[in-house]
Amino acid sequence: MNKTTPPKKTELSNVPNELKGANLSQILQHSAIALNALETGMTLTESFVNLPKELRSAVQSFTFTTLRHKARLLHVIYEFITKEPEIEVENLLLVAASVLLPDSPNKYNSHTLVNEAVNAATLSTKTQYAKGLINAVLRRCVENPNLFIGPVRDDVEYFQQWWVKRLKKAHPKDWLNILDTNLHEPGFYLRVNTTKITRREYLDLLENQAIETIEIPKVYLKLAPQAIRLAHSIQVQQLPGYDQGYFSIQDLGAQFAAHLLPLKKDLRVLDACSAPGGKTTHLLELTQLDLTSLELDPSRILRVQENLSRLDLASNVIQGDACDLKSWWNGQYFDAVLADVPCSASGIVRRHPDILELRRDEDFQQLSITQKKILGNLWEVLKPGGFLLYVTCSVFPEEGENQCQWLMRTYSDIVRLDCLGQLLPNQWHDGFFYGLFQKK
Ligand SMILES: C[S@@+](CC[C@H](N)C(=O)[O-])C[C@H]1O[C@@H](n2cnc3c(N)ncnc32)[C@H](O)[C@@H]1O
Repeated sequence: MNKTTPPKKTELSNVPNELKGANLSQILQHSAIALNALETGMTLTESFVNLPKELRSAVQSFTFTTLRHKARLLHVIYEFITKEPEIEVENLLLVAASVLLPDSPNKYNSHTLVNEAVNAATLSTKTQYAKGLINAVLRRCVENPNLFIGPVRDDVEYFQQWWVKRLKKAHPKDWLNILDTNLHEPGFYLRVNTTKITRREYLDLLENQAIETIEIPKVYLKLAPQAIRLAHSIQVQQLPGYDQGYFSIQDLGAQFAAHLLPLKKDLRVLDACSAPGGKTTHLLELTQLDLTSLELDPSRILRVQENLSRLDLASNVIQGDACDLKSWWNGQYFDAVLADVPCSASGIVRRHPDILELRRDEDFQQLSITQKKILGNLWEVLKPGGFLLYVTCSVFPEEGENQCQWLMRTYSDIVRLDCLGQLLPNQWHDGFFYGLFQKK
């Protein structure tokens, strides 16, 4: 460390403004605590709610980076550990080591990092005893930067084995690409609300504020003509027209949905699994509809209502269970149904990197049963001639193609139409499945 640098002060050049003042040991400690909480089934989002506001974005950045690169980080730290430590110590080591990744967004001087990680260890009785280990392992990590670089193939044994096994089985050619894609931050996309402003006008607003965008390939823009990709993530309130409802945040692949369902003005449409309302609001931005937005989880219904209200759109939002028609259906048929069913979310792992920690291999059986129940029920509420779009953000055929084939086997009044099918996550969009059907 430079002699003029005061001891124990973090280097904050790459840290958001609101963080200046928060010290690295606190960030490391809270990040490790959030990772520990995953063991109890608590999501990162739930953990962040309890954090002091000034720590939130840093802890998010540290935990997301750590989980995206967890296999590599485990690989590195276990080069220097002979006996597996307690989970609290392992997590503190992982978040601290994540700073040493070549493309970590969190840049700190390595001397400061080691000191502050040791300080973080002293803040809890669960890690205090391992100060020496943390110091020694991180020093070895600093001395061996090459360990942080290498193909994802080298880390395969450090990923969750159920995940690797499933990916290999489902995508024998692409499974390594999927692992690799999930190491990177996803694209940051806006969807322009064209009831208020054109895409061109919104691009001009961004340009006036020197907010950089990335050109989207034509092939994708055709499928999602309201999409804009920003070069860097930014807080939504800092973008022009958030409160006026000029845009929503939505992945490029999710923006395909509303364009795939053939719709006309005033049709009676059901969005069967609607929260937080990304696709409900997109449908309404494109066509004036008599839309019902169904959602099982009462706490998530509020999100749908907030989004509708910010974007100046209207839908009949109801709480109910798509598995149980009696709980909400009044017997009136729908011209079109969007079934964006609950799934493993295996196509959006890089966007929510805690998914792999929380998901269990055993969950797939129950998800598959629920998806079939929802699909079967939704087929019942569709008018003859009506369309059903089946959507998941999964990369597994059990949740996509196999469910479509089950639907085809189960009903005779059904035609399968051309649709996108399985989309694997890539540098442009997350992983989705799209299947389209018409009732004879
Ligand atoms: C993949 S998300 C939907 C995302 C939404 N379509 C969007 O674009 O913003 C699935 C949603 O389905 C809801 N859900 C799960 N089971 C359901 C059920 N049986 N009936 C209705 N909604 C359900 C979940 O609470 C969750 O909000």
